[in-house]
Amino acid sequence: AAGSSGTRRSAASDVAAPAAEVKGSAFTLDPPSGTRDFFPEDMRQQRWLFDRFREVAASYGFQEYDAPVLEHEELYKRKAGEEITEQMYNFRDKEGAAVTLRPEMTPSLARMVLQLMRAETGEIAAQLPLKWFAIPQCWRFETTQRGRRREHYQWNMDIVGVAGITAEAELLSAVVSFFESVGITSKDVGIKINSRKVLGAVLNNAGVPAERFAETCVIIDKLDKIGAAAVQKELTEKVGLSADVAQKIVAATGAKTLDEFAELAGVGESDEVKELRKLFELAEDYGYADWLQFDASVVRGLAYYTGVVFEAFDKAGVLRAICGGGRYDKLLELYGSKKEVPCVGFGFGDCVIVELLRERGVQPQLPVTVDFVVAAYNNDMLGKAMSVARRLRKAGKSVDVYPEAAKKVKKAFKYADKVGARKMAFVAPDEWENGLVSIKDLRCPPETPADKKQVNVPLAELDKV
Ligand SMILES: CC(=O)Nc1cnc2ccccc2c1
Repeated sequence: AAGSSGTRRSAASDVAAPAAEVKGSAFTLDPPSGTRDFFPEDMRQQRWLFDRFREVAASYGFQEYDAPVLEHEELYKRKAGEEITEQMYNFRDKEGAAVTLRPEMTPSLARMVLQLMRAETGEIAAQLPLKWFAIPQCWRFETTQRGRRREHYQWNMDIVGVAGITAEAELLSAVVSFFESVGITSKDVGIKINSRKVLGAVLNNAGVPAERFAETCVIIDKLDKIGAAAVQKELTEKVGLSADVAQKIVAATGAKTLDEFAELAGVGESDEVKELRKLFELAEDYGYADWLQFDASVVRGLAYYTGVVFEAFDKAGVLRAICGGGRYDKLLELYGSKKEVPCVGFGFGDCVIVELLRERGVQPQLPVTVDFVVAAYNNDMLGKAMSVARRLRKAGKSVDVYPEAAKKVKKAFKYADKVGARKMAFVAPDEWENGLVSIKDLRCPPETPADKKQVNVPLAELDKV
């Protein structure tokens, strides 16, 4: 049974369909710039992807939460020059409140965890650790000439209240479990690991004051996009570093091994280096070490990361980062917590992964299916057909009632094929007289003998078909 794609391109194909103009209408049929409609065919793909996210979250003992797509703009005021806070889809509401469509989910999570703390008179230890996940739609206001999307759905997994590296090990394992569950292997994807703590030692040794640390990381994160010279320029102009220090920092991000990076950082076997080694050891035991590689250039673009950071990339080098995350031990204090609450999390967008699945040819075939089409032979039987549908649904079957008398049987079979019915139930006057419904199996192999293909079933046995 074909999907409903027909000639319409699904949103996922991202090929701009010609803007359909309705004659004399004031509006276009297209959704607002940078946003997507999910037609049933697209929604089946999205539902399949989210079911995979939920399956992994459940297998790691995570609980689902949610928060409003609308948040106070204040929640994201971090002044570290992050793209994500500079492109907020923000506005004043009718009461003049400064609000925004959320650009990410972590601040909402932090706000909710702090509510739990306040309810517990500043204490929360009782409920820690928390393992929460969500699949929020997040928004940005992109200048349209870049033609980029303004919304995406992002699977978030966070562990709150675990200071040790086991939290990172657990989340990385969940990322790997997800990839394996959709047919992606460590040949297709790798996960780059670094620690902002080790980078912090490099910056500290280079004389960068701690309060310039976040914005330095945000600038270094742009290396791939704008190149070393531009990053060095921004480090000198925006952070006020000397050209020499800026050059040293960029050079350090080119370290090929943890040992080399530690040496550049002049930190030797520091605690943070030991912690990173421990992570690689746990990954061995956990069975996904082959997915990981140390990479000193990974800092991620969010200001609030304070420790291990990581991002998954496609080894073919075609796509942008597939997902990313890290430790953010200071965010809850930033929002008013009386003490440090250690957190680790990742975000996994719904765009790049779909491109990867398509490229690797592992996108699932998700046909339209229904157990039964129930058709009335003539108008007198329409009501009976509905009573048959009710019995079948009570027996747990999915039923699509053919919307008119099936005078031309061929048309009813065409409909059944379109909706992917496994069986057709005909409600006809003669059979009905004898308390029978005729059931035709539409999926049996062609060599099946006719009397097996079509059987007359007593009403009372409909729940067994
Ligand atoms: C590939 C893609 O659409 N990325 C995307 C789309 N919308 C966003 C919205 C907010 C934050 C990040 C976003 C990222």
